[in-house]
Amino acid sequence: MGEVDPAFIQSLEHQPKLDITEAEGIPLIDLSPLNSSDTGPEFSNLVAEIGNACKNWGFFQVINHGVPLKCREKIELAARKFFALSKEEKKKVGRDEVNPLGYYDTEHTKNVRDWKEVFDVTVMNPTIIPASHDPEDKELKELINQWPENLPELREACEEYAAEMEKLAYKILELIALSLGLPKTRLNGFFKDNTSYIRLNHYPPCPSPHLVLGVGRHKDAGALSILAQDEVGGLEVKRKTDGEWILVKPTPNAYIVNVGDIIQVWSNDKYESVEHRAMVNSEKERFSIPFFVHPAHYTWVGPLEELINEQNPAKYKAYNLGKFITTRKRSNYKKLDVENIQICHFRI
Ligand SMILES: O=C(O)CCC(=O)C(=O)O
Ligand SMILES: [Fe+2]
Repeated sequence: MGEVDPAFIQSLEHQPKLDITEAEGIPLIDLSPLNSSDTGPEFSNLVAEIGNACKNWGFFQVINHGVPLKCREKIELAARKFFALSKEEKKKVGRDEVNPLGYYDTEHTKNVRDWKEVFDVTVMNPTIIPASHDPEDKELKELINQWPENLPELREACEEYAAEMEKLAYKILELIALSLGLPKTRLNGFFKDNTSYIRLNHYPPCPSPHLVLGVGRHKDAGALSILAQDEVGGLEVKRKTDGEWILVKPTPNAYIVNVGDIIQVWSNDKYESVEHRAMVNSEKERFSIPFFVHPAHYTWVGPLEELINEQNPAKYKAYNLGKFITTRKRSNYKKLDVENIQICHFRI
């Protein structure tokens, strides 16, 4: 990626400001109370902190999360090695219309091309999803991960990382359930046949960082996202109070967690999925690794029964997750003229 192709250029109102002003950041939450009893005051404070962060920001960072640093370093190193391979090698594990997993560098967010290349790996192998976006078509298909022949450590690193991310995801889902006044394990069952995946993101340096974005503004479609960003930084979160873009400063060995669209719907809008984007810069390449926590494809996503009543009626009709995701994925291969499917299309 040298010259900036017009396909990457953001419209004026969405171009990033590179002179960032210091601002209050997203909450930093210490998860160490999880190692002691869940009846003490420290534990209830933690639940309250999680609830406030979800309500006020939709984003927070966690420390003392229990994920071994070695495991993170291993996948970060493997990701660097993978993206350093030749385009030809990477394209051997490239995704296509049949298999959406693996490598690609042509993602469009909101119809503008992202300045990045990615590698997607699902946790379950195979992962089951609908064969098409057509609601009448009941056929399913199996997604199989693709692995580069000459980099065996990538597979090992991803599989170990996925296992650690799943453990962390359950801890956070349990805290979120408690913060909504639900039983601790209320959400766990949705993830038995999960469609969760790891994405390795590589943002090469860009000659015109003020015109493009590594990832354009978007909300994550899953339940939760758990992100490891490197020391370069570039993630920006849209602050709920005033709509300003706030840079999330890298904190060593912390994970950035955000509520996705599914938790917004489950919570009937109590916790909103917040827009975010990633900037690039002219000198340094940047790597990030999101883990997208997604329920089983057959899940009907609607407001949780316990959270709705006459005073607070359901704000969404339930939608089928598999069909939602396959409809959305369609637009990632090419620039479509239609607006991407969104949870607001299911609003009552
Ligand atoms: O790289 C980042 O900081 C954000 C990535 C992201 O938001 C995504 O891949 O959905
Ligand atoms: Fe995202």
